[in-house]
Amino acid sequence: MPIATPFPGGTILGYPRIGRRRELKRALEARWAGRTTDAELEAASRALRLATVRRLVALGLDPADGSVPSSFSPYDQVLDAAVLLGAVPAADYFVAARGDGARPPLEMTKWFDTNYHYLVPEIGPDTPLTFADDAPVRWFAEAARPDDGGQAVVTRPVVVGPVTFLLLAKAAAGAPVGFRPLDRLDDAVAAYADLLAALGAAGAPWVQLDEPALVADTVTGHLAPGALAEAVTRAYATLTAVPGRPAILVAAPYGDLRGASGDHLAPLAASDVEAIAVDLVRGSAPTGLVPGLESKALVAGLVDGHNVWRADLAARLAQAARLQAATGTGAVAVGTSTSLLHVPHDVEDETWDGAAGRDPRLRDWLAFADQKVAEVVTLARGLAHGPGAVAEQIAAASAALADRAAAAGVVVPAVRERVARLGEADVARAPYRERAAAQAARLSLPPLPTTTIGSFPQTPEIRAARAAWARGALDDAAYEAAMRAEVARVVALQEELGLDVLVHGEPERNDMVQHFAERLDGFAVTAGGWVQSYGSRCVRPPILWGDVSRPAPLTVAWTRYAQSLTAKPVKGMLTGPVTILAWSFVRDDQPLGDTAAQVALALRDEVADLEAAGAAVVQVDEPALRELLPLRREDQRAYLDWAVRAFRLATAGAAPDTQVHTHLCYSEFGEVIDAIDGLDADVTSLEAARSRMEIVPQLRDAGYGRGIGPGVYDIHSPRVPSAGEVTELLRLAVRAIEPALVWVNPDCGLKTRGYAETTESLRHLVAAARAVRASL
Ligand code: MET
Ligand SMILES: [Zn+2]
Repeated sequence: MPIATPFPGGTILGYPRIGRRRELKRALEARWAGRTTDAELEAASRALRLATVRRLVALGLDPADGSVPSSFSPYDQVLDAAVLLGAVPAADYFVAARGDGARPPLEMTKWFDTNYHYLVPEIGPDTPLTFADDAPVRWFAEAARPDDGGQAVVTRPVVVGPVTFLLLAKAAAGAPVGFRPLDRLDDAVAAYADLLAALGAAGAPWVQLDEPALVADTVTGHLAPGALAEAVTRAYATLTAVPGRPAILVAAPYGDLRGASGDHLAPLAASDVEAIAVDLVRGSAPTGLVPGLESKALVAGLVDGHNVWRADLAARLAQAARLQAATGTGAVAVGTSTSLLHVPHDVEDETWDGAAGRDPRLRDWLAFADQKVAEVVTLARGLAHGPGAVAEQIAAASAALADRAAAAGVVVPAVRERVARLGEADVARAPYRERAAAQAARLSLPPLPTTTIGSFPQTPEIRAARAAWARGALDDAAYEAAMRAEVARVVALQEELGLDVLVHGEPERNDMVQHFAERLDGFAVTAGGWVQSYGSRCVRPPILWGDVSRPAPLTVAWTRYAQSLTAKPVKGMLTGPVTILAWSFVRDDQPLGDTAAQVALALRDEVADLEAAGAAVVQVDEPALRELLPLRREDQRAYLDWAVRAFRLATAGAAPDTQVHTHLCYSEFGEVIDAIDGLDADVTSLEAARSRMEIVPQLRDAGYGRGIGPGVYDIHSPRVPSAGEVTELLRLAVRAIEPALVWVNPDCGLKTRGYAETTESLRHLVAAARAVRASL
């Protein structure tokens, strides 16, 4: 079957939705605060949608053929799909996202291996699944037939595909045992079929259905062999049979369609969809002829949507040119590997003035969303007309790459030599029994020692002081004095509450990764490089561009000061190497494990300085250990090996009588349980309250025999748990594992909470520890 509707030569899979000046964030927050009406929010959203698609045309995408994605979402694309299907009523959109007095929000979790969070739909046997909301049709029509006198753009609506939607959903409460949302595939597909018919009637030439679940064993691992391929085949047989539908592009970003668990390109290629987008940054190009591909366009994801580096256009163009012959595809188009959701808008929005880590050299090395659109346009033109047509752009990209490779700081021989000299002795501490005895003698803690995870509430005063300092209204001394006063207050509060191991409260940290990035060589930070984390929340990931080293101690003064105020032990608090990488843009010119080792060595020096300053307890947080877990099972072992090694490299220099803590906060521990043990920390605190301590027997069964602090209360909500509730959870823990190993702490840091609820909750935590101690 020939391709009826030629796929555009170049496209992107999606574009940032928050707005270059975070317009959507402001519009949402104004609405939620009651300062604006629904109509005003809709007007602001519409203006943003139109400005975005027109911007993409200005950057070179074709306005008439569906090159421009319509990838807006008011809050989250998975929630949008739930509303599209009627599983969540449109009127409850923001209730599902944020909760209200009576109803809790949907659970939120990370989208594949990114730091974007989606809302987890709840689907049961009776959940409505019909075409209930026509937002994609309305957004198509508003851009194609604008009534504001501006340019018309024929967009390509982007929707989460039916298979991925159901695989990301969880079974609704009350669903029968064994029910899985994927059991409702036929119902969901019928609703998608209605959507396609409506889009076709509205004149949409193309629609994009995102099916990243096809690259992720982390999402599909529970399915019987062949079940995923069968679901894809069934879903797309129905969808391609819809009369009058748009041509269908199925996109499979974030990894490889083919892995040890199966070949998921095959069922797509065998279906009647018109185009398939593959990720050629994380995944590999199909090798050999793929049956069915001859009648389809292959959208080659050659431009990295998940990182900020300028592409090697010469190499990418050569790769694109080889693809057609290699795969026998009907046509090759150029695309991004993923949506550009994960990168900031525009390098030119940043002031690369050398101030505050904004190294001017970086400007030429980076490509944010707009630069990536231009790269796609260049590659598409080069593919259509030959490299000569884009010789100038290719030369500029090659020159920038060469400049980056040779630039001072990218390779620092002293850092490389130190990493190369490392051996097994550098990742091994004394046997745990010996350490435990030395630590017990040094710390003399009661059974069930109480502590917190590190941060205390970031009050409006703290934030105001930091903002004033950043704009120069507060000098260094005044800022430092304000933060010291906060540390003193936090220490006094913990003493009054009767906690056993204290913290300084982290008031000086804007963010647990950025704080370190700002102080380490090899990192840059941006002033406005915002990326959506979830809903209206954005983060500014640091950019790790060079070999990492520590020019001066990072945290020691704060811990030393806090320790000077109390006779109780104060924990030194560090962010671990994997988490620093996970929440930064990382370099693409060396393996991640090598970068992790460099960061680990910088932290190792910090641990040594904390010890020298008298710290008896040091905590190295690794909340992102699970997040970077590769999507394909066959890649997970190698990752966990280097991740665990990096943690040990950071911590193994500690003396036997220095107690090393770590903290992990997410609820799916499954694949990482052995790695938790492998970290060899003396004490591990974990999120556990919502799962009612489920992790404790799991760890015991895995042979874990060191200190464990299962969180006894959930810090994600302002709710204060009663002393009785905390006692009950603690009793579950001491019944499941040797009580001598158990620590008592909240689920995570307290920085997002207020003082009133924090003080109450911690009071109950200490009371519960005392009650359970008395009964041991
Ligand atoms: C996301 S884990 C947070 C750990 C950090 N020490 C804190 O308490 O905020
Ligand atoms: Zn945490």
